[in-house]
Amino acid sequence: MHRSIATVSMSGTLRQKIEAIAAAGFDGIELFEPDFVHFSGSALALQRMASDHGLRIDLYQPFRDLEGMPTAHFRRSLARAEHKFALMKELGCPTLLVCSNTSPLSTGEPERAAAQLYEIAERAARYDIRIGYEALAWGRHVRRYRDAWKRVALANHSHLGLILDSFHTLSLQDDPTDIATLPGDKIFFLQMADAPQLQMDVLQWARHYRNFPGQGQLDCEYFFEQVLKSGYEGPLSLEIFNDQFRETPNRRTATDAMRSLLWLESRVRSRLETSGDHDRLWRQTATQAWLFKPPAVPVLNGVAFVEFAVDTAHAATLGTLLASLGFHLAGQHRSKDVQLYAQGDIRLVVNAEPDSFASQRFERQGGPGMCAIGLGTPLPDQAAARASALLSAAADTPRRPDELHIPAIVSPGGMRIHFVPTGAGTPGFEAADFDVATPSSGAATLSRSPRPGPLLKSLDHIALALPPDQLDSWVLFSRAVLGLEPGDSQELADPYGLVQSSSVCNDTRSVRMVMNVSSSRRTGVAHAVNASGGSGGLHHLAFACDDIFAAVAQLRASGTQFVPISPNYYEDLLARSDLDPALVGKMHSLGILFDQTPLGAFFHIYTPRFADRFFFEVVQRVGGYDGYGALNGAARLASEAQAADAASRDAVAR
Ligand SMILES: O=C(O)c1ccc(O)c(O)c1
Ligand SMILES: [Mg+2]
Repeated sequence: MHRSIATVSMSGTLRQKIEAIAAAGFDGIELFEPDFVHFSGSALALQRMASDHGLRIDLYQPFRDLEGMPTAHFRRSLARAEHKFALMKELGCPTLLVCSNTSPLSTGEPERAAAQLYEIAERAARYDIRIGYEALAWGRHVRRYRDAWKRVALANHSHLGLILDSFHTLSLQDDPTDIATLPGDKIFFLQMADAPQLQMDVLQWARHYRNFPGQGQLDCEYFFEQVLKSGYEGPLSLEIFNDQFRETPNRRTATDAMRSLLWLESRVRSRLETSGDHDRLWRQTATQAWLFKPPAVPVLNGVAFVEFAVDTAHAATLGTLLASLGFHLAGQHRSKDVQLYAQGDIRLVVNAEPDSFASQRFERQGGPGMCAIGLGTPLPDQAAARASALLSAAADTPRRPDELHIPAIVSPGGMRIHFVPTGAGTPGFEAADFDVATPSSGAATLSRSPRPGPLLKSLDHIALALPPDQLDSWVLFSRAVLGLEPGDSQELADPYGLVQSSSVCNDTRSVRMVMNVSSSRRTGVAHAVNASGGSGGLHHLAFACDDIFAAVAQLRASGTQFVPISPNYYEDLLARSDLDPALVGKMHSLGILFDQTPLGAFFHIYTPRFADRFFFEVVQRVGGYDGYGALNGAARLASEAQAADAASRDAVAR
């Protein structure tokens, strides 16, 4: 596949954009006209700069308000076009994008538009340049690809074809199915963009909120599949107008861009393979050879461990907190200052080893935080190979011969993800790396009292606090590299601003992640991001249990603190639900929060923040509840804010 990206999709000067695009392995660019108009060099210099970086200038765009115009206006546009054609020859650019007219002066008769498109194609042909006509979703008369195609077909000129842009079709909820019936060689260029589903003016939506395929909610796969079925063999390009991307360092954007295309190709490739269409396309166009095929999506069977980066002091205080939550010290690393805490299936690694990756993260974050996640999978090397194919850097560390081989990769923001071997006959990572203690051996003395069984059974979810410009990166990374799928997404109110909470999980729900972002600088999420040195980090860890009432009663009895919840919350809960008042009374006395959906119910409770950073949550899922109680986050945030406020008033009064 020839992979391309519009220069409008990235931040930086044109030279910086080209460098970043080339470094990510693209074959070409769409030159966005303002980028050239403001470029300090000549067309020839730009052509050389692009080719020195191994990039072709595939498209010059956009050319506006051409078709359906009164004759005098059209003549002026032709003169403007002649100028652009000469320029494009110097740029070595073969195709001009003409977008559908938005001018109130334009008229809608297809014949007039076709005649004018024919005429510009005739002029372009003298330069051996092709005209691609694109329907803008907010065009005055032409908004859909069928209407654009009608005019292209009527004009019937060898140098006139269609440009398709997934955003314009999918934003209007138009059906892409008929694209498959178009002649593929009359589609001159393909632009792909995804976007979150928003209820807003389509022009604003298009100019500010597009994102890369896999980051939004449009069905880009189906769209691309239809284009390939037409027999299209041209470039696969990204054209993303996004306010966030305009400020994000462009190397990161370019890597995300390439990851998005590779993932899109692989998804559509397997769709074509399963639908049986691939044989026909293979014979016609060898499309299969172009569509990227990474190693298979990893089967994930849970979070094998979460690793904290701490110093010696925090290793002790975190250990005490974990012990108060029912964890026992289950092992000491054979060669490093690293402890393993366990409860049920949960394994928490507390790493205070100097001169290690953990200590670097600790320094960078200026305090304790999460530095790694271990994901269990039967085929760790294959998972790591997929990650590498999809542009994640490997992070393998030197190990002693007796340490287990656990491949690791770098996630957005720098945290590591390890792929931990699981399955019959594979040693657990702890047996290989740790001198393992059992709860009944001496190491269990940390646990305050012997308990019949674990209070907390498994890790329910990992919640991250991310800077706003990392959410899209994380969503794409989770989907493409880890094979997770987007789930529940919510907006919740912090007393100091809004927080947007998105989630991803695997099909068995053994791996769940929540990603919180806030554009306010004063929310708890923003605080966590700042505390992590701006790169994002752990927001909280949630542990699942089978009986939250029993667990919380026991934990409270042994002195564990939880965030207090207002009595008004429980009165409101009684008023808005048909829950048994006795149950609500129990929740009230223990401080347990509640959420429900038609699928099931959710009980949960939060601890205060540890070292002013992350916190823990205890949850119980009932039935098929698949969310995260996000709206109750507001109860926690209000409670924390009021406690802080009260503390500062006390301090003043004293
Ligand atoms: O927003 C625009 O004007 C615009 C221009 C060119 C495109 O290809 C497009 O999709 C949108
Ligand atoms: Mg477009």
